[in-house]
Amino acid sequence: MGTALLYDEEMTKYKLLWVDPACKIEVPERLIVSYEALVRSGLSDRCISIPAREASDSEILLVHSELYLEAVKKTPYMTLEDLKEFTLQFGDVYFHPNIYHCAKLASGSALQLVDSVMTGKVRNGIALVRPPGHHSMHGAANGFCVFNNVAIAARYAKQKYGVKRVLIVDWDIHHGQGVQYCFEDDPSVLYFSWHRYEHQNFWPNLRESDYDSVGKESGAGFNINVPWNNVGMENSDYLSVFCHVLLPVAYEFCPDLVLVCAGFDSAIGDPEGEMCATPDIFAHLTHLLMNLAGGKLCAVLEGGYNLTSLAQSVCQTVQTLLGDPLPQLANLRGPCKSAVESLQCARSAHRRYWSFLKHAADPPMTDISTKHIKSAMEEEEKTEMAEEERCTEGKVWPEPPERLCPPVCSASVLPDDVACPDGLKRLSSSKDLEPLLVSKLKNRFRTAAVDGDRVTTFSRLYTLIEKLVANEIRNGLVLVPDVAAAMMCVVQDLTSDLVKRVLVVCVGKEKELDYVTTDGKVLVVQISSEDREEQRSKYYIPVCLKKGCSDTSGFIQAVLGLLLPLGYEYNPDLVLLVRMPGSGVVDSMWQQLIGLLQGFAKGHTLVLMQVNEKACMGSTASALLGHPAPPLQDLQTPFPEDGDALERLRERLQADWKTLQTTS
Ligand SMILES: CC(O)(O)NCCCCN
Ligand SMILES: [Zn+2]
Repeated sequence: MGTALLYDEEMTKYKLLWVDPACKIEVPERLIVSYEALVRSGLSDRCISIPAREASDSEILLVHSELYLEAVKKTPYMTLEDLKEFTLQFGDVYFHPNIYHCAKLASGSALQLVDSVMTGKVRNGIALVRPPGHHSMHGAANGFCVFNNVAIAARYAKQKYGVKRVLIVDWDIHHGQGVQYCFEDDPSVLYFSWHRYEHQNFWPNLRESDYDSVGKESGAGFNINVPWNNVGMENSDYLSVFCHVLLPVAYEFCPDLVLVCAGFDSAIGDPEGEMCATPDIFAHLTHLLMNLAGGKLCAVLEGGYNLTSLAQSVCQTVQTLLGDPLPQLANLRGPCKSAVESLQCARSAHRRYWSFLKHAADPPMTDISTKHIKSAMEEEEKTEMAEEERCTEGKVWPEPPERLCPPVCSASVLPDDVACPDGLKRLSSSKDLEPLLVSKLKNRFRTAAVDGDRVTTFSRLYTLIEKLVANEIRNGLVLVPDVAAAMMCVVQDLTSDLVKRVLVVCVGKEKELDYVTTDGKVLVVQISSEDREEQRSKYYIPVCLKKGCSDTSGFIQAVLGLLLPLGYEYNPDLVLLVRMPGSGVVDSMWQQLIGLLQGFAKGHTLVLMQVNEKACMGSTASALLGHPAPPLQDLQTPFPEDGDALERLRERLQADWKTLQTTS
């Protein structure tokens, strides 16, 4: 299934008609450069174009009052003076004779997108719209927003498709207070937002934008705010919040639909956000949400005011929605102190509501919410210092790297008598191994002549790895008689001269792990029922699940809170996913793991499985081909000892691995 793209140039046909410094950045060119970038890059042609439509009155009334709608209906007939007058009653927003029409198109586009995804016409999609929506409220326009496009879409999805749980992820740099107010007492809609806050000194300066606004009454726990109290947040900060706050809760919530308030003013260069995260981060943020809700994801444009980073970020998002390989994120160095404080506060505020956050630490000593009563003097200093170093005009960043699709998505190396799963390309041709390699194999296996078919297998394996590294193939599935031996061989002999860093994810028990290196060429993360704490080192990280890999709750917690951060920090060139026989890992969890691991090494994942487990080749192939993993149904509360052990493991490892830091 494809990716929907909604865009209508009619939504570029309104603009600010008077002087208002707060609103001058919201210009038609925002939409034009975004769409043109998609056209120029060839991405728009790869999408399924869905027409915009006007939202009806009843659809708008799902969120807004009749009084407000009737008032906005009058604006097309207003004089310039009337428009100015009408605008005065709202904050940081402007009206125009054509904005009501465009606001209906923006909301209607979001609904068209929901229809396309919910009817299965497409898998996911994006609506490029203006005016944006997430600040508008029941009876008021605000922050360039007239109708709350995403809030209306959430209510619409519930009403028309009986969607039980909607996750709204708001990565715009402003707090979508309109969305928060709409759903704060509603447990069927989980709203997550990060936003520039600076202890309430940043617009819209609301006390209720802080981390302690967790929702009300039956909605308690279903509103997650992560305030950024400093500018300059980077990719590491965003990924830490996804791994340690959003994703654990999102998986536990298990949404039927994901809506994204896709604002790109959180990208580098934006005058509003003043952050330093690069456009390619949105490739990963999108990817990390794509295995939820069976892949049903609707992104709706909110903010984004630097026309260069906006266009690049939109392209990064669309390319991921289309299933293209992800760019490698370089030099992630862990979250900054302020970000750790914020995520620690958010985690501790929510630990009573979410069993996946149950073991979160207490809030930091310096409770950051009281800091907002800053002395005028301090504020004054900050502003002076801020000017020169914060000027975003001077910000430069590299073009996001090309994300080329290898000619072959998934290849397989199988025993001749095993049928190749649909969609996979069987790798049979294999060059003879160099004599040097054969001799290495021989003394590796301490057998005189490494038996024939083993040499064949390893030579095919070697060829596969060469093709992965050369980006001729994206990922591969290998079935071998002895998976432990094959793993050792791949790690020691077949990759040493081909890749710099191999992330080995070992699922299930393994006899000896004597190939662990200390030079960092290999990072092994093993998830099993065995307690291998005494063998732990910087590059060998055993995660022990009391009930083993069949405990999906513990497994996904370890993946989200440990494996993902480690993987991002380690930044491997190849991922070796080894399924030890008898691991007991549940199929949906196995597919989720393969899906999430695609975020590393440009998707170069090599799955090693034992021949006697060929029954799960089908689901493995499906995940390798990029089909969304099935949702993890009814996750139980993780076992306390596992949750606790994971927190302790993170604390012990965070000296070596900064991205594991969740406490300041
Ligand atoms: C959509 C949005 O969140 O980017 N609007 C920002 C309004 C800022 C007003 N000072
Ligand atoms: Zn914004």
